[in-house]
Amino acid sequence: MFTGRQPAILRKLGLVNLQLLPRLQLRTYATSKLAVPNNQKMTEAPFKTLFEKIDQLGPRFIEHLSNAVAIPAVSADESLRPMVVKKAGFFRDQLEHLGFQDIQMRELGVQPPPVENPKLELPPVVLARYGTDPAKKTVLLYGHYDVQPAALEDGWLSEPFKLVIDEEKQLMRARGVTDDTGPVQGWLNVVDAHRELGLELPVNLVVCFEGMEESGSIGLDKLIADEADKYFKGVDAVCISDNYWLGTKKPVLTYGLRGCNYYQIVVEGPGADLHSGIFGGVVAEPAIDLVKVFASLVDSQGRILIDGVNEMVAPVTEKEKELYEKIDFTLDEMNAASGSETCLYDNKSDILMHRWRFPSLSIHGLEGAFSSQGAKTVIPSRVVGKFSIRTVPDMDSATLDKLVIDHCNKVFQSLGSPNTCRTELIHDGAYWVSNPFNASFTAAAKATKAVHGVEPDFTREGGSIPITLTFETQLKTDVMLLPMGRGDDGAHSINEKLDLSNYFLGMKTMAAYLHYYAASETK
Ligand SMILES: C[C@H](N)C(=O)N[C@@H](Cc1c[nH]cn1)C(=O)O
Ligand SMILES: [Zn+2]
Ligand SMILES: [Zn+2]
Repeated sequence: MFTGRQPAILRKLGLVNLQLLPRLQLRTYATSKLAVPNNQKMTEAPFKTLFEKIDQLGPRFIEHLSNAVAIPAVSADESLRPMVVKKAGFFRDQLEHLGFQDIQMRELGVQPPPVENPKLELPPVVLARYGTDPAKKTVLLYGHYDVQPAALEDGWLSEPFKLVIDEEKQLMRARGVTDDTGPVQGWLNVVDAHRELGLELPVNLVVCFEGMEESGSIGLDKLIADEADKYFKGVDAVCISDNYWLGTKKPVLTYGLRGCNYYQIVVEGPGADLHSGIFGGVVAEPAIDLVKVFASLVDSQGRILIDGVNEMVAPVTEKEKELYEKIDFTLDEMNAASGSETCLYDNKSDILMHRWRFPSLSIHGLEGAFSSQGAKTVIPSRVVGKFSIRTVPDMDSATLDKLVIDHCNKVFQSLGSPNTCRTELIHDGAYWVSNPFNASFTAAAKATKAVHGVEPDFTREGGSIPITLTFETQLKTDVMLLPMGRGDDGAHSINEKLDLSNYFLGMKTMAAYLHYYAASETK
């Protein structure tokens, strides 16, 4: 599994046709721009050799990613929970092989409701350390090994849980390649490259890989609080690679995330699904009630219609407006990423503000309703509507829950339906905004410049990583987001991809970040 043999591996895996390999081997990404770390503390300049080693180990790194994404670790699908656990084991085995110490598979107990199987165990959090040298700084690497659901029939060009390399576009396609299996594998590869060179890591590492991020990071808050002064004691900085560049060309570092409160509305009525020819017009239909409640939440311009929600949002300041002007991004990039011209705004500032600093409400799905092809004439007896609100400063999560639930109850009551309706929170995760001028961001900016030859943009992210604020507050450390993939990677969508250049340049940036951070004047 860990062999460094080359053409045969990729051929055996059926990953590429034979022409790709020479290209992969020959192509060293931006090596001409490699810089020697500009810091007196550095006694040698390992970057050139390190980066060459990362390129040289390319086939092995692709093989590992291929093996990782082949495990359908969908945390939202209860029936796939054994696969999530299997993927935790896959990473544990690699950590062991790479010489990590104190590896622990931390169990988090039974998943709380709402859940179909009341005995469903949460997947383990994988903890491990690499080095305990008190003279070195310690960086905690967080990532998640679970993924979003994916099915070929949703429109994927290939099986979602099989890594395919598109040679023409020089990219890898599979569920999880960019979110977040690729970056997690990338961190391990960075350690691997150091070991292959006999090069000492410049920092101690602590890894924390979870398997419930896509389902609200259930159980992780408590583990972090419990371990702040134990397993995580002495952590100087937390680095998370679980988001994306804003566009497709310019690397970014990210200092903000929106939060996410995820709700379900359960509407129940008839004792069983019914024939609409016999019962249509005679019984109250749960799906009709549900779409009416859904329709009351948000309008087609994306405005949230729940009283009191928009009033909680921090006002935009003049100083803040200037920030958006400086960011490298266009409406065309937005349209390219969405594969459409459906953007609600025509200028960069509005797009960025609505992505980063205003809340949004999305309707995700409707469980229990007929959803296959054909024209089944059924009246579903129970439907569950799923929606979420992306939260921003200064929204209060508990206040939001009350506003949402009261609103849904009020609208449902106004329908005069004999059905029942209840709205409940499934999970929530906090928003996070930080100061991007600390030692960790500075080190990552230098690493970006060294690898990509450009200064990164400093961005916020519209998505959520629920545990970010918890790390910051519980460990009292700086958190920095160092994305690997691009804005058009299709995370959570069909045909999720990671460009080969982003995988390799991403690993080099991660490696350089560790060296620059180690050499910085903190501690
Ligand atoms: C940004 C990150 N890669 C991600 O995709 N996060 C998820 C987290 C989440 C919250 N509720 C459910 N999943 C996201 O932003 O949707
Ligand atoms: Zn993610
Ligand atoms: Zn995700």
